[in-house]
Amino acid sequence: MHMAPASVNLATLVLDFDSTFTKVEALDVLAEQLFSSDPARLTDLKSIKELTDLAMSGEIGFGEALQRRISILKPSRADIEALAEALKAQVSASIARNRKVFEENPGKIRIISGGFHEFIDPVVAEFGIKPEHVLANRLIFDEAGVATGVDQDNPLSKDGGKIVALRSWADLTGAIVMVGDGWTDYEVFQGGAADRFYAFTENVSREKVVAATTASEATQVVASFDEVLHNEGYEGRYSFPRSRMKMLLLENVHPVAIQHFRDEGYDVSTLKGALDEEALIEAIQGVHVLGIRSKTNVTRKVLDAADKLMAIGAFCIGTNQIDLKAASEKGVAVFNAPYSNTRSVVEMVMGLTVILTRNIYDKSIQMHTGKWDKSATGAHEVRNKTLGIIGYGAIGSQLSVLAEAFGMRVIYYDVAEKLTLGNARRYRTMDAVLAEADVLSLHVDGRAENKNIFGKAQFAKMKDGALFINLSRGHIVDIEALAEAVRTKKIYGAAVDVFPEEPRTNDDPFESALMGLPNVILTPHIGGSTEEAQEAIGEFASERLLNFISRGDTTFSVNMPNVQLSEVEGRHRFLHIHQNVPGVMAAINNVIAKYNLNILAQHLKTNEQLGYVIVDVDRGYSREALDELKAVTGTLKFRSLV
Ligand SMILES: NC(=O)C1=CN([C@@H]2O[C@H](COP(=O)(O)OP(=O)(O)OC[C@H]3O[C@@H](n4cnc5c(N)ncnc54)[C@H](O)[C@@H]3O)[C@@H](O)[C@H]2O)C=CC1
Ligand SMILES: O=C(O)C(=O)COP(=O)(O)O
Repeated sequence: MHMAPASVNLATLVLDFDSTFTKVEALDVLAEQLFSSDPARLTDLKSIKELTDLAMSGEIGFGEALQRRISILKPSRADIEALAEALKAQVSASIARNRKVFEENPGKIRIISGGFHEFIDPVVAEFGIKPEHVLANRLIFDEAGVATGVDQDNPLSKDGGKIVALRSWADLTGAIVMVGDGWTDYEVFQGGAADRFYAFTENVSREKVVAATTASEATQVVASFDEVLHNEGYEGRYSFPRSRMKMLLLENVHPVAIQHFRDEGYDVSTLKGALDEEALIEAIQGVHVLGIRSKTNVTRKVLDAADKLMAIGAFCIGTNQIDLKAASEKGVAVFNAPYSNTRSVVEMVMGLTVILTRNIYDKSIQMHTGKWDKSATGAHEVRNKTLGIIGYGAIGSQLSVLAEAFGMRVIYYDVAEKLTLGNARRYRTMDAVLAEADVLSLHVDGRAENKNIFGKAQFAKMKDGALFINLSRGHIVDIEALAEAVRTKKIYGAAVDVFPEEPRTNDDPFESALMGLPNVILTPHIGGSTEEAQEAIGEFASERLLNFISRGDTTFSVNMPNVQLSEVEGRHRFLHIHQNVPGVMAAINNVIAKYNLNILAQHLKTNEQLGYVIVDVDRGYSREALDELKAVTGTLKFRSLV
């Protein structure tokens, strides 16, 4: 069963040009082009901008503002050509990413503008919009090719011109929808020439227009063209308007990630610190994507309360702060950045190893109080000392390489089978490592079973005077036992970066039994906090999340079956996340057969908890098919991408 060709019943979308089709006001750009390098004309530049603003907010007549601006600007034909070229690079983001919709619906998306054909036509032609589907003014040029005025016969050169001009399109069928940022655009609706109006605020939000817009049911404020397409039933590249997808980023996620999300049109809000359970339950309402770091606990209760959540991005390595089982039960995909701060942690461990071995930290504190204590007693080289690594994953194994380069002997213990690098030696038990290590560094992950795996008994098994380093997770180590081991000199020094209880923000206090102990370096969970690492994490994690949302790609997800997917081009894609129970695939295929969907590609991948089905189909299909796919027993999440 195929649907009728989409465009038959669709409304004609009439778009304003300045600050709607493009991000900018063309005449302002022209003024910049002509005057910005000429100090003598800076006042003219200012006047142009003031006139534009006054006209756009409806404070002076449009016709008057237009004529006055042209008589100041006096552009040549070459200036206008250069302007058109500049404007091509300034098309609004949500217009640019929906180029296909323009191509697939010729004649259905048109332009009306108080600007000029001379620069509008070449810009919109790149989207397949023909000059006859552009209503705009025309410039009058003198013999030298300099524009001196505006064609006064054109209704658009006058106040209220858009309403009159619109009526000149005799071929319009169905509803007319006006989309624009300015007062003259609203007037089109107000004057009865359009059935609906969208106040377009992606580039600029004009108070008077927005206020008028919220007053009527046939009008709506939209932050992107995606929203217009979605509301009007056009098939945009994205099935759900991005500007209505909320991303909440906590804990100071790097600005590069925020920028990537904003560039793609998502509604992003940020908070510097972590939130406690109660505050997070409130904040997560309506949120589609949550971004956190190591300090936000995403508990089952939080996940139960999340009404829209599709994905969580841990902008760090560890994911122990997220209830992964609960996330899977809800079909929420979790991502992290497993390698982006690895090197930062390893470099810090190497530095700490040298500092502890030479007692540099305490000597520095003494110097700050005016005490000069030059002595070699108790200071050593790290060369030929034994480094014991517990947890030989990405960080542990990278540390092994750097430590060997420093001349250390490396031994390690890991619960899993690992590739041993360089001359390191794997030991079968943690105790065997403890017995030989001069420096012991913990790099296990934060799984719940690892709570307090390091306590009194483990310190007792270490060599007398050994050094202890923990940059993994706070709950791995019994802090009281470590403090006692330092006090009794069993442990000669320690560096601790992570704590069972950590402050949520920089404004909250810190307390620990380790405070004030000799040769003990305490750091505020900064193992991965370098600018390089944070930027790399921002890039990596945002890309994973964007690929998941826009195409269903689950590469590197920590709880979903990993499926690498291409962009959705010229087809529709169904994404079906379900409980891994018998019969779901058969039920999905029954629906596909019943509605005779033409499958272009299909993937199924499962893990213990989840099944993930991706079906690419031809575009003609019935909406009921979607409803039935959603209703298949065991479905956790279903969405379609177009
Ligand atoms: N201080 C900081 O700022 C940072 C801390 N981290 C922490 O470091 C941890 C390790 O990171 P990666 O090496 O990238 O993780 P990974 O997952 O690659 O390595 C962890 C290794 O520990 C092993 N392991 C787990 N439990 C064990 C146990 N009880 N005994 C022995 N081996 C055990 C695992 O088999 C795995 O090989 C992260 O999970 C995170 O919690 C990571 C980055 C920055
Ligand atoms: O990457 C990790 O797991 C870390 O522990 C770093 O955490 P952070 O992003 O600094 O809160």
